[in-house]
Amino acid sequence: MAEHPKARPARVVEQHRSGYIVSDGPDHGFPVESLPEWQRPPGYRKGTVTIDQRPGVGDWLLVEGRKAVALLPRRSAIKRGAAGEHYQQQLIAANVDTVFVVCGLDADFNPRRIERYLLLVRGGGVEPVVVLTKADQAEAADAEVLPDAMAALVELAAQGVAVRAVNARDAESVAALNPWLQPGCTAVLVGSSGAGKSTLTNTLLGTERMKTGEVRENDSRGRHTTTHRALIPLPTGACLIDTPGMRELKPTGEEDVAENFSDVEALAEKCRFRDCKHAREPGCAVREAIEAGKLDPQRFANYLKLSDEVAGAAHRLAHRRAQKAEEKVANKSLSKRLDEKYGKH
Ligand SMILES: Nc1nc2c(ncn2[C@@H]2O[C@H](COP(=O)(O)OP(=O)(O)OP(=O)(O)O)[C@@H](O)[C@H]2O)c(=O)[nH]1
Ligand SMILES: [Zn+2]
Repeated sequence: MAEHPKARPARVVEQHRSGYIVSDGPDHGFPVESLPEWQRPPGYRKGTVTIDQRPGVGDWLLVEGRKAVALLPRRSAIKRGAAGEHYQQQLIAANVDTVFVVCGLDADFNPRRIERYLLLVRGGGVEPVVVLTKADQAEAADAEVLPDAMAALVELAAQGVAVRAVNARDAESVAALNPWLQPGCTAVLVGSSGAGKSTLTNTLLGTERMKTGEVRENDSRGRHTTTHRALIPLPTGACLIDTPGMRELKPTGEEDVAENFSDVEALAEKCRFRDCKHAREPGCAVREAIEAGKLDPQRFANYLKLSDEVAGAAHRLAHRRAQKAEEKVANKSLSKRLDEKYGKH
């Protein structure tokens, strides 16, 4: 603020290809002209703008009139690996307290996908909460659906991750999420298309702000209706960020697999061999637990899969960083040689 004495803080509430909408109060959003380096499309001079320099929804900017002049430091950031062959990170939301991982208690219900979401969003002061929608439909269809779903998520509950089943269309039911929607808190909704994010948003708002997709009959998926990320002030005084249905959920390489699979890691500690691969080794505590029915084999398979993916992404991240450091050194020595040849300029 010392550098920009005339500027005031405002928060990014919408991000569009052409720029940002920011807000400095609950009823007030206005477009700002962003710094030229924020406007570069991804891939333009690869690696010159990282997600740490480019604002996203939830970020605080310093704004002078209708111009954004600076991006303020983030308290937390939720990221994923971008699709594509080059390593790149994508910001989902910034300055978030809670992530609601939304999943329907219908054909969409998938504990493995929930584990994947949690791996991506956890850490850095962000609290994950699993929200199981369509509890009303599930209950009407089969009394066992909800208890079965809770049983499938028992390890998450044991780790202290809150799991709440709701009818996203019913305000009284959705009030179960109020502990995470106190004044000044920011929560973000993630979950696949049709999980009920827009429905939840509308119910929390008490109005029809978001268009919800009609469910197609045979696959129970909603149509893709949410087109951009937006931050919305709620009547409770919290801020809510809705994200478009995220099909691809690639790790960035910075995730903590051990934290998310502490049950598996604790078992692995008890294996006879330090480097046990839990395949055919004697004295393998992981396989014993699976055989004794104490560890879900699918959860273990997902642990192996996600560990591999995170390790692969971490490797690519390290490579990317080394490449950048090399480029920096090369640029420095080039400008030094130019200085020597043509004099400082
Ligand atoms: N009965 C019932 N229907 C629900 C519930 N949650 C969502 N639905 C319905 O499921 C469909 C999809 O919900 P949406 O809110 O559009 O899903 P979304 O997550 O916003 O989907 P995208 O915008 O594509 O990301 C809609 O027809 C909702 O009415 C619920 O808890 N109970
Ligand atoms: Zn083992």
